[in-house]
Amino acid sequence: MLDQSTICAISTSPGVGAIAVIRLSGSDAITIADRVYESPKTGKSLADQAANTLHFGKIVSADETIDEVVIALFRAPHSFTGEDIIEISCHGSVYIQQRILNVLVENGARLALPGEFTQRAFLNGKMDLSQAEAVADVIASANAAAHKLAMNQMRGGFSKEIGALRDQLLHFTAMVELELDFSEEDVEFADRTALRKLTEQIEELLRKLKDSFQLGNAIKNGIPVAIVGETNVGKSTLLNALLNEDRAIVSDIHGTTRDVIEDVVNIHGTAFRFFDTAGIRETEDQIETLGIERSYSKLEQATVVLLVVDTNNPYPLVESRIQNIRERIAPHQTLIIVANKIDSGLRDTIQQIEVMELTDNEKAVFIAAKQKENLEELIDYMSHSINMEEAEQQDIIVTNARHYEILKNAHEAILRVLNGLDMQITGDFLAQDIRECLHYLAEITGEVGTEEVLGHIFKNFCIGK
Ligand SMILES: Nc1nc2c(c(=O)[nH]1)N(C=O)[C@@H](CNc1ccc(C(=O)N[C@@H](CCC(=O)O)C(=O)O)cc1)CN2
Ligand SMILES: Nc1nc2c(ncn2[C@@H]2O[C@H](COP(=O)(O)OP(=O)(O)OP(=O)(O)O)[C@@H](O)[C@H]2O)c(=O)[nH]1
Ligand SMILES: [K+]
Ligand SMILES: [Mg+2]
Repeated sequence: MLDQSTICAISTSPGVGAIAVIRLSGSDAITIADRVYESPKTGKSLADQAANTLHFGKIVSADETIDEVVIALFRAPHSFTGEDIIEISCHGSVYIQQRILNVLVENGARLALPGEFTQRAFLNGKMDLSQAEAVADVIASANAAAHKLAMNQMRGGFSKEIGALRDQLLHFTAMVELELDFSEEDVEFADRTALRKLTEQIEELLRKLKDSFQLGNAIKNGIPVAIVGETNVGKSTLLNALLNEDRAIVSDIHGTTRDVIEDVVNIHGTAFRFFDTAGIRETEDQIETLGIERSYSKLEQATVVLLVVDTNNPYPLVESRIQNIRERIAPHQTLIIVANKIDSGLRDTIQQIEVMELTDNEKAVFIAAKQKENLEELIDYMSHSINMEEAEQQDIIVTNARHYEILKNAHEAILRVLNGLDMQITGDFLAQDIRECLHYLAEITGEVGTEEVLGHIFKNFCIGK
């Protein structure tokens, strides 16, 4: 049920700026504003003003002028939320902002929850759920690629793609129904070639969307890079060197890093999300063991794995470490063997790593993390692990983990349809999986879904948005 109360919040960033904006939205927005607003020149109340107009005036509380302000007036349904909206631009003092907020609440408004303005825009049909989610991404966008993807989604790019998919699925249902109509005349499997072709198209589209998440996530949150290896090989030293900051504790004590340390940095316009992990070794220490389990789980989630090895160790030892990690690398991951401490390393070990046979998704690079030697080459390899140009070419890239999870389900459903076609399953059974698929797409746009999902999405927004 739609909450009818009038909500208010400070929509500019918390703290002091020259000007701050306070928003009021709801059917009483104009009435409540009029209770605290005075126009020194015209004396006109806001209720008598036209939509989309600006008004100079003052905010008063018991005859005291709190501030001189500019007010913007929007009338339903032509506003961001689809409701009446009053925006008060006041001076940026935190004290003034709080006073105005208080006086609005005293006069009948209620403080907005995080994301509540955008949630109302969604509930009032101003945008679908994927667009509302993109509003938060637009606010958070910190680089050109992330900004472009978020803007496209906010303006309905993804919704359009989902709409096209839905049309195809509905076309499928229509074809199956046609088949069912003809079944008595024994032409049941007559047009299965066309049905199969359509299903393959849908499958490909869903697969592309689903697979684009790796790239989308990398653009939005940074390419996930796990730094793994034995204790004392220089993982934390490498993290600090890449971040250009003393982020992690470095020492010559084995097992210094106990838990995952995470940080994002922009290198040459690409965001990387680094995970420094606990060194892998046999240990009796229970806490260290838990840390090592986390190292392995970060390894699994990473797009790039930096396996740091110490070239001071004899080659056979290094080789067995590499082998151990290799077994855990999936085909979509890039493994970079980072041969560290070349300033003091064994010549033989370095040479043997140099001639090691590497697969397509493997690289080796020779560095001295402590001296920051040869980091450029490493950064170069990391950058190439993801094809950013792909972002320019592909129309739609999924950046949202919720959408990704739903697309995985939808893709599985469509694979069942393909399988069903192979097994010559009857049309009504095929249609069941198609309906499931349609249901998933509706979850993305928010046409179906629970309050719980909405609550979860909007609670991560900032207040005032
Ligand atoms: N002052 C202010 N700046 C802002 C916002 C805002 O709410 N207030 N925005 C908040 O996100 C963004 C702009 N987005 C907006 C989206 C729709 C409407 C709006 O009034 N839409 C009406 C009228 C459209 C029209 O006249 O063409 C509508 O959709 O009916 C306003 C802002 C960024 N800047
Ligand atoms: N000579 C030399 N020493 C290095 C280099 N990189 C790191 N070290 C030293 O190696 C030791 C271990 O470094 P750390 O960065 O703590 O190693 P780590 O892999 O994070 O160790 P754990 O957290 O215990 O797993 C420190 O004394 C570093 O100064 C290097 O390139 N050359
Ligand atoms: K250490
Ligand atoms: Mg460490």
